[in-house]
Amino acid sequence: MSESVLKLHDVCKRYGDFTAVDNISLSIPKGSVYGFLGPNGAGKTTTIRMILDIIRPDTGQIEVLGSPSAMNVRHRIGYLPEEKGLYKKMKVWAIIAYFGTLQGLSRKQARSKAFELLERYGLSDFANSAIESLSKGMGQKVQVLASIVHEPELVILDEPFSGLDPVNQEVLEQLIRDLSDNGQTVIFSTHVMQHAERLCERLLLITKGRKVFDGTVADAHAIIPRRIVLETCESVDSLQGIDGVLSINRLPPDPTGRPAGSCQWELYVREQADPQEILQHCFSNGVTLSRFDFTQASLHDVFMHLVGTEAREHKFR
Ligand SMILES: Nc1ncnc2c1ncn2[C@@H]1O[C@H](COP(=O)(O)OP(=O)(O)OP(=O)(O)O)[C@@H](O)[C@H]1O
Repeated sequence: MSESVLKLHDVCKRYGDFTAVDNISLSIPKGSVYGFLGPNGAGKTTTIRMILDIIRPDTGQIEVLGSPSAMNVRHRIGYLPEEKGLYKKMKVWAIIAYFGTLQGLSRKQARSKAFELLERYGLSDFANSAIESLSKGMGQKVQVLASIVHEPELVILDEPFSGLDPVNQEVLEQLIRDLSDNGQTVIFSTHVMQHAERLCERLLLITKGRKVFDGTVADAHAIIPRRIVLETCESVDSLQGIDGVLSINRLPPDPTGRPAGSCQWELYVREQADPQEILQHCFSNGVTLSRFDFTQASLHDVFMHLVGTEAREHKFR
């Protein structure tokens, strides 16, 4: 079992009668890229603020880098808050360096690290520009750099992709990969499943303050039934008997280029089922196929499935 950089145990946060974070436990392995996912108001930012000891949980324990308070280990943590904004009059390089000195770097180290980061992430032409002359997205990139200038072991980025154009989203994805390659642990919150799907080893999915999933991306994909579409002129009755086949439905006719007499069928198979077994069964039983498509559920499908279930649970409680 790998070392854990962050542990939450039964953490709750209430505002009056409203429970913003409801009994969340999790453990984040060192060196991982970990995504906090959830719809608006799910409790992501509240959880992050409790991790950083900006606000206190009502109940439960949090351990960050072995300490009961992030304040004790703040020089080992980098944080990009949800509300972005930097001192407008300062120069780009100077603000990154300033954050570096706040985190314990010498002025010389901070300056050289600031220029190095600006160069690596495509901002060196703006090093001497004032923050107020930058676009919103560029300012955000600068703020990300300011949060990692001191090479923290744990980097926590709250909605780092919001407001960035696709090119800069890619730059930020690369930056997160670079941090991970360097052995740093990264936690980021997002609504955009694709970033999580591409970057994260593990995910936390919360909705209405409650954890509905915590595991690897592969575990997430395995949560919902897999869909197979096949096309054949033969009967598919024998497929009903295969272990793991949940349902078989005939798809409506589609007039484009289908061989005479053939039909398309949609199969849902159990989460862990191997589509190759269905294919093998067809070969062995003389079911000639003119199409066999297996689609892996996207993280978005999983998200909708889990959040939908959670919404129903809440409704019937
Ligand atoms: N200081 C506060 N007082 C009262 N309610 C609060 C406070 N802070 C947060 N909340 C509520 O707690 C819930 C969780 O908010 P939070 O900001 O953690 O969600 P989030 O998952 O980060 O959402 P988003 O993706 O929209 O930023 C929301 O319903 C929010 O209105």
